[in-house]
Amino acid sequence: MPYDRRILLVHAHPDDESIGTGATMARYVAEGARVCLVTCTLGEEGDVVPPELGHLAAGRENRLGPYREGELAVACAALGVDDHRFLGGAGRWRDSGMMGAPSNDHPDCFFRADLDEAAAELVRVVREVRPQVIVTYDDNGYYGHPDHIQAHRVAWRAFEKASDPSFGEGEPWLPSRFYVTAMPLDELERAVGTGPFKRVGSVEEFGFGVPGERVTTRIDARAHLGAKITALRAHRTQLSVDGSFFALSDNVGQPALGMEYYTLLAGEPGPPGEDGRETGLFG
Ligand SMILES: CC(=O)N[C@H]1[C@@H](O[C@@H]2[C@H](O)[C@H](O)[C@@H](O)[C@H](O)[C@H]2O)O[C@H](CO)[C@@H](O)[C@@H]1O
Ligand SMILES: [Zn+2]
Repeated sequence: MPYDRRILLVHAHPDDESIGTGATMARYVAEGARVCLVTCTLGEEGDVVPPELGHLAAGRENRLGPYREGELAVACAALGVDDHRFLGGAGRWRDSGMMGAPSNDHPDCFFRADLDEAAAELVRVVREVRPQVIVTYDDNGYYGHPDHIQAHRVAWRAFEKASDPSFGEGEPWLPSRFYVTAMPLDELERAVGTGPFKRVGSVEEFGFGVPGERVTTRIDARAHLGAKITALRAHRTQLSVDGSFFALSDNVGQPALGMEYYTLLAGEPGPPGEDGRETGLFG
């Protein structure tokens, strides 16, 4: 069945899709859109939260990547997403680790990927799926992780080049909108000092968030928060869930929200909702 509305999301590691866009993805699947997820690495360098799985870590058995591939499949099922690919095929580019880690020097790490080589792999997906909308992180990678920064660079390059017949293979396609994920600081402020995990004392301690005026789009996917939380639970090597809060291996509590926020970087915005922000990714 041809899909009228098609969206492509580009994420760095297994877990990012659920953390940043899980409710949005579940909503658009439920509304009959085609939702395609591209994940750029297998997350091989991640911490491992459950002690009984610690043996999987990079510095021990180095089997975390395939294990997280399985977690991602369960998370996608919870969101209703049945179109998932790893950029260039599973394991093509390796998790780079946090900024400054020795793993940033691994020859196969995503942060060292050749930009046009990686973008050509993504253009191949863009020209197959023909999405009106592409979603990824901002140029800071949302919180400064090298793989997130590289995902932005590769996705933006693919957005620029997918309509260029002299670049890559396949029939050119021009996506109409490019969004980056965003968290308004005023929304995040509400989570300061709350929840069942380690509590931050100020919004700056979260290490992400942007001024509200930079946020153009609010997606109300509260009806799909349950699916998002189920998807988050699938990523148990990376995070813990308690009620509507989750925590990564640093145990800092973050709210799992049904409202998800974006900034439109390219394309025409749709009509504003009650808060002055557009209410949909397709206009
Ligand atoms: C959400 C996200 O992008 N997670 C990444 C991140 O994980 C962090 C990393 O292990 C860090 O050392 C911890 O302190 C922090 O709590 C983790 O969230 O980086 C990993 C390595 O690149 C990556 O696998 C994980 O998906
Ligand atoms: Zn990530």
